[in-house]
Amino acid sequence: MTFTESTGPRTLYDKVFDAHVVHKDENGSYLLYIDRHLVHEVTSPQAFEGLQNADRKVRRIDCTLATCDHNIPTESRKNFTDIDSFIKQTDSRLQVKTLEKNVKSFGVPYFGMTDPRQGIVHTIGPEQGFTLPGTTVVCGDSHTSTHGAFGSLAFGIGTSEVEHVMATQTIIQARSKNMLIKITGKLNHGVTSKDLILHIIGEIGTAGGTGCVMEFSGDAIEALSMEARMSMCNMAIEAGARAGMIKPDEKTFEYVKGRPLAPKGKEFEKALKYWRTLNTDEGAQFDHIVTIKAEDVIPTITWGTSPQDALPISGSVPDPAKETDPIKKSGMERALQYMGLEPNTPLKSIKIDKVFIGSCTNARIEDLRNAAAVVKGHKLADNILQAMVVPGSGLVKLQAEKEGLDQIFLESGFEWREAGCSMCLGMNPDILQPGERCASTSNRNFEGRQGALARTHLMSPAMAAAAGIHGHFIDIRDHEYKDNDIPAVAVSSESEGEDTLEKAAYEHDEPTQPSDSSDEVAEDELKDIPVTHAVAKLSVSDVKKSKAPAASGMQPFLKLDGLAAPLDKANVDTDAIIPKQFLKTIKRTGLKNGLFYELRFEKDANGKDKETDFVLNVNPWRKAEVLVVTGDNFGCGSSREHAPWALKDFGIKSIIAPSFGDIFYNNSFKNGLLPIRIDQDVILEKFYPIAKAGGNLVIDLPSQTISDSNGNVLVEHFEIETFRKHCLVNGLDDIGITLQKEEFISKYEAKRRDIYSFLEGGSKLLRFDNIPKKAVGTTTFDIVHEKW
Ligand SMILES: CC(C)[C@H](C(=O)O)[C@@H](O)C(=O)O
Ligand code: SF4
Repeated sequence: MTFTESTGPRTLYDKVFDAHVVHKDENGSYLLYIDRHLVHEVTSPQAFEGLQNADRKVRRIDCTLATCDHNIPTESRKNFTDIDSFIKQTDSRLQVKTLEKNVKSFGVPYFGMTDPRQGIVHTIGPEQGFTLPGTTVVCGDSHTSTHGAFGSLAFGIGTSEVEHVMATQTIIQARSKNMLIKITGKLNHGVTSKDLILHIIGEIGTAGGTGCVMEFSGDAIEALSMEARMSMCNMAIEAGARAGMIKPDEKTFEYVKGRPLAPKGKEFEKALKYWRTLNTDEGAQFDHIVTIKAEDVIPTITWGTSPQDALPISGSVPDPAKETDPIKKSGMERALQYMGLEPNTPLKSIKIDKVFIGSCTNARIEDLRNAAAVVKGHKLADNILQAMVVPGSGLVKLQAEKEGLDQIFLESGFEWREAGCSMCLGMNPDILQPGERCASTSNRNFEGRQGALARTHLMSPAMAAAAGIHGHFIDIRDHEYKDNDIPAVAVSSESEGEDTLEKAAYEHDEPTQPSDSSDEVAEDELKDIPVTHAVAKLSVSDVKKSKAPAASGMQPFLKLDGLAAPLDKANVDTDAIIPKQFLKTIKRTGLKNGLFYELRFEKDANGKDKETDFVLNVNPWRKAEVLVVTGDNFGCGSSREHAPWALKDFGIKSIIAPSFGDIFYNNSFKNGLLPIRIDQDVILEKFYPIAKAGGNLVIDLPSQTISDSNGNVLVEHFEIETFRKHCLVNGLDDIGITLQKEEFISKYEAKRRDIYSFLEGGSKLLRFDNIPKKAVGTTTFDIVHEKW
């Protein structure tokens, strides 16, 4: 018995999705099995706390792997003795220590600060072979999409879902739409996958992939190295997609082979047979197809405060005077003001202050090789105040040092740092000062992203490195390379010389792989995993019997008669809803003042917070319960559940907008907040005037209607999935509901042990017997190499 709803040709996404269905309920909502769960310190404390309060365990510690990355300083760890003395920022220290306490008490494998394998959560998964083709991978982090480069279905989740996955090893999901991004032809010399993905986002916008899983295909994609593919999928989330995927091929299998957690021997052969079936069938239907000509892409950078503000380096800063759409025009004006740029300025003439080479997008070994090739034999320009290179993981750092890349950077004037998220987000000491302009290889250029009032321009590692050498943006194709003998440098799309040393560093005796597999695996057995396609009918009383309280103390949502506040903005990202400095809490509450912080507050002459005239600071909207947003894509960007927590703390109970970022939309429901999608025309015509006038809106969830306070029905039927409505109306806890399906989960696990035996073992196979107690970094290479 298989769980394929269509008998016809399927996409890569459909295949991976189908292979993980544990159960489908009568409302069409799916329970998917999760193979790999990555955990970091920012989005996990409240999840662990929820488990503890409900006396629950982490169901599959072997499918879970944790590290610390966002909060940690990236200065040398040579004198590291303990976290207490090393992490100076109190709230950062608390988050890391809380994670350490939690992984200990729940038994979760963990790469801490003295472990050379520590690094950015999306770097370590692939590096260890924890990420495998065809798996489902989740993490409380939006850039989980990175792992889709392996043909896995990988997406970011909120903290409530982190708790759900820990408790049940499953997630409740609706099927996404299929979107194909087809790249025809070959990339030009000097054009990297970062240029390509920025170009794509520039074309389709940050809401372009909303509701979709995006598959990238075409010769240009096949020609990319695994690392370059990861950079592309990493930024699928910036295009609004739930996930990005690339079909696994021989390059993928070669990359995976020999990694510490990759299947070995016969299990690898068995896995290979399955992995080779993971491609989109001829004739499979996509809901959307976008075709991009590779030859049209030239090195690309961003000019504004959204990743969609991308332009070829030969272009000029856009002119709002030429924009006719009023929402776009005012967005553009604000972006130019924030970025301190004049319309029509040639991009190449813009001077920069700092360079950041790092982040989960571009801090793998190939990225560092590319950047080192550019800077070799050159010095930083005089106007550069600081340039830092931050490897994605301790192993990337060791590999780079082995190749001498650290020396090349140091000689050119760059700083050579320890692994972490660093200046990508600035939750640690690496931040820009107000007004500073940075050439950055990261993925988000939102207001305040790298520091209050800081200005971020996104680009490839080679372009960022070149900007540092020249002091302003330049076309990498105009840069003069010197002494270019760095191994496997790839400034064009094709790269060789994968990081075999990283693999070697961890080669050890083959661990015992739980396996009962026979040599012969029937091809069709591998295509579809049998699942029990039964429909469970749970009554509300069954669910209420469940021991767990709603993680966030959810109240039932029935009818809301609330004051509406107008917000005339598009692409309001979760960084703007709740900036990074408020993510360091280990609680779900206390975020009221952080809501829209940069918009609600400015500094007075004494450096104290002073309220601006932002709508929520003005009466009567200080008491608003409904937010009426006129622009698309509210809540795009990061997976931080702190966004709905902050809205809830302020008193907002429902948000009406033309469209929402997928993760935010999901997170809202988990917290009893109702996001409602309504056409922009209707919002502008019916809701916005009421909100502007300080009127109330009456939202009736059971009947799915919205009225004004005089009882006039404005919308007779708004859309909401039945399961979500059911949970909201009854104030139900997802985990409790899922645990009622234990029978289906264990049945799936039994089949998985058999058919996908190569996934067993997981992070339990990691060794922790030789972690140095104190220093990590350059000096520990021998320890790593010889003993592990
Ligand atoms: C902290 C985390 C929730 C966040 C994300 O989800 O992306 C962060 O990694 C980011 O890049 O903004
Ligand atoms: S996007 Fe930046 S902050 Fe987020 S996980 Fe990646 S490196 Fe860390």
